[in-house]
Amino acid sequence: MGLEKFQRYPLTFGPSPITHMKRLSAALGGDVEIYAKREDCNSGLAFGGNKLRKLEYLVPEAVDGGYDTLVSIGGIQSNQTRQVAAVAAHLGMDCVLVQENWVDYQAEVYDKVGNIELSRIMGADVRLNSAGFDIGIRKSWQEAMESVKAKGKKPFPIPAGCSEHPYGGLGFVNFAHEVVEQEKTLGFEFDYIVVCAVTGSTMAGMVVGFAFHDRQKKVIGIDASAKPEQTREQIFRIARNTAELVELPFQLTPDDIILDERFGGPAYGLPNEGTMEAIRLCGKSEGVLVDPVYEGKSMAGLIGLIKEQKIPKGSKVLYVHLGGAPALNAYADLFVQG
Ligand SMILES: Cc1ncc(COP(=O)(O)O)c(CNC2(C(=O)O)CC2)c1O
Repeated sequence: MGLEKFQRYPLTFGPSPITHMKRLSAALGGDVEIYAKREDCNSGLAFGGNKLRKLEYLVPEAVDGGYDTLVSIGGIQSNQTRQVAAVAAHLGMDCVLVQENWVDYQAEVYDKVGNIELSRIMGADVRLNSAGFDIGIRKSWQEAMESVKAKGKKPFPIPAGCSEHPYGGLGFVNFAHEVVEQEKTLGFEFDYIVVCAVTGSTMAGMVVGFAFHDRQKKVIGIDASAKPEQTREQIFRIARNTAELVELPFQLTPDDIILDERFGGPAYGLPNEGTMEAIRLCGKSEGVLVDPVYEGKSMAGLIGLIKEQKIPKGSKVLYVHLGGAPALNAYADLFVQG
């Protein structure tokens, strides 16, 4: 619904799989059945992830408009920038990435391994910048765009998380419709959908997509920015813009954005004790990897909501795994003990 007038450039394998997390469900008491929608396995491009689904709706303009350089931004261990680098390589375009100092985590390897290593291998021009965390439009990114123009090239602007791009929410509108189709095969509907939120367009797109089925309030966002008011505002603004693009037949309200702020601390990119417990439980019970920056926090949120029975007994919940495992290498020190 609503996406017909937008071009999509396939970057994923097609519908991402939904897997049943039986052992994790049992480990949490067996009263809630947990399933996972595997955006971490959604593409053959550099370990995939949620940004590829978003980039499917941004790439047509880059290709049709004769752009030659993708320019994006994120923290040093950004999954966004790694996925942009992969798409640039896939399309035969150049790539400039601004990697800001979003995380105060001390590790000698932090700016050498994981996502930033992969971006370098894929040929991106990786530019470290000392500016701190902020999900908005950044001066450093605008300067990178100007530097590409100064060389007579045509830069295509991709903001943090694709989120401030007008089409940043479309990929996850498509995601919601895909889930609804998969539910027909499963033979049931999920009672809740749990997803990580930072720059906001993933959750925003889902809220709009599920709103076509009157299920927008079934989407529970787990904030991982640790600046939840900025994230909440961005989710709602992107959802309203996206709803207009796809002609949702009614207005969303702030009450439609369900964002749990309790699991994002102590800061963006820094895990808390619950994050670490969630990473280990998910790894040991399912052989599924979640990371300290994003999915470890949404997994902790899922676990917390089940333990508190805010996700009631008897529920079927869809945990959305958006990727992020490559960053684990940068946090290796945290896993040497325990
Ligand atoms: C693995 C993973 N899970 C969830 C999210 C949050 O998605 P949104 O930014 O759309 O809210 C990211 C984002 N990552 C950003 C990045 O720079 O990688 C945009 C922040 C993510 O990478």
